[in-house]
Amino acid sequence: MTLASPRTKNNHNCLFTERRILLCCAPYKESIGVEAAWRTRIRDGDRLCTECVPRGACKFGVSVLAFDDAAQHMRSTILCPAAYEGGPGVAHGGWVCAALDEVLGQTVMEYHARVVTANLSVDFRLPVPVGEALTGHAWIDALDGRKVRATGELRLAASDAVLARATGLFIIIDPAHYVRHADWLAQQKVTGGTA
Ligand SMILES: CCCCCCCC(=O)SCCNC(=O)CCNC(=O)[C@H](O)C(C)(C)COP(=O)(O)OP(=O)(O)OC[C@H]1O[C@@H](n2cnc3c(N)ncnc32)[C@H](O)[C@@H]1OP(=O)(O)O
Repeated sequence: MTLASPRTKNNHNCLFTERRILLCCAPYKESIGVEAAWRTRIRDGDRLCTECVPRGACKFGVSVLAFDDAAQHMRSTILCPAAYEGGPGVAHGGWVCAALDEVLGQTVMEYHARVVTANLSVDFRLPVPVGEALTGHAWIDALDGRKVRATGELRLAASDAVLARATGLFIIIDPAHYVRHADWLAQQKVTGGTA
């Protein structure tokens, strides 16, 4: 399914409306509580990566997501932890990718039960300061079968300057995805990767 009739309320070319999102989500979301869930959501254990669940917070410093009605996109607050400092006072590029992966991935997962990143392309526009308030912004561009394309930005909260921008392709997975991976890994160890 490809989303049609783009709604150009802002310059982000969001291709969805509230009604369309709810229709698109129907196969993937529980029927109860969908509307409330997609409008404003404080992250919970279900939305954290496996390793982050025990501490109840994202290790990359992405802390809260909400749907911004005026701008028609997802917004998150972010702080680059000192552990991810690369150059003096600025974030390692790997952290920038990870934070954007999280921001885009969380946004897609707001509308589709479970996805993994298949492709992420990042433009590093300006150095990203460590320990300064940042914001993440992301929106879905298109849904095509299991493929969801999204765009996102990392901005300096103080001025809204865009520091990095990413586009991503996310693939909707089924519950057996990780079981298949475990089976594949076990097989690799048996065959030494020759199978
Ligand atoms: C909890 C908070 C999470 C926050 C977000 C964080 C998300 C993550 O970081 S996930 C971790 C990183 N990602 C991964 O580990 C994924 C590893 N890759 C995989 O598991 C598989 O390649 C997977 C699932 C993406 C696709 O495999 P599979 O399910 O067999 O589907 P497959 O048929 O190959 O591809 C489906 C479609 O996507 C397309 N596609 C897949 N990968 C790509 C790619 N890299 N580029 C372009 N197209 C692609 C295929 O061409 C196919 O298109 P079509 O349907 O038109 O033929």
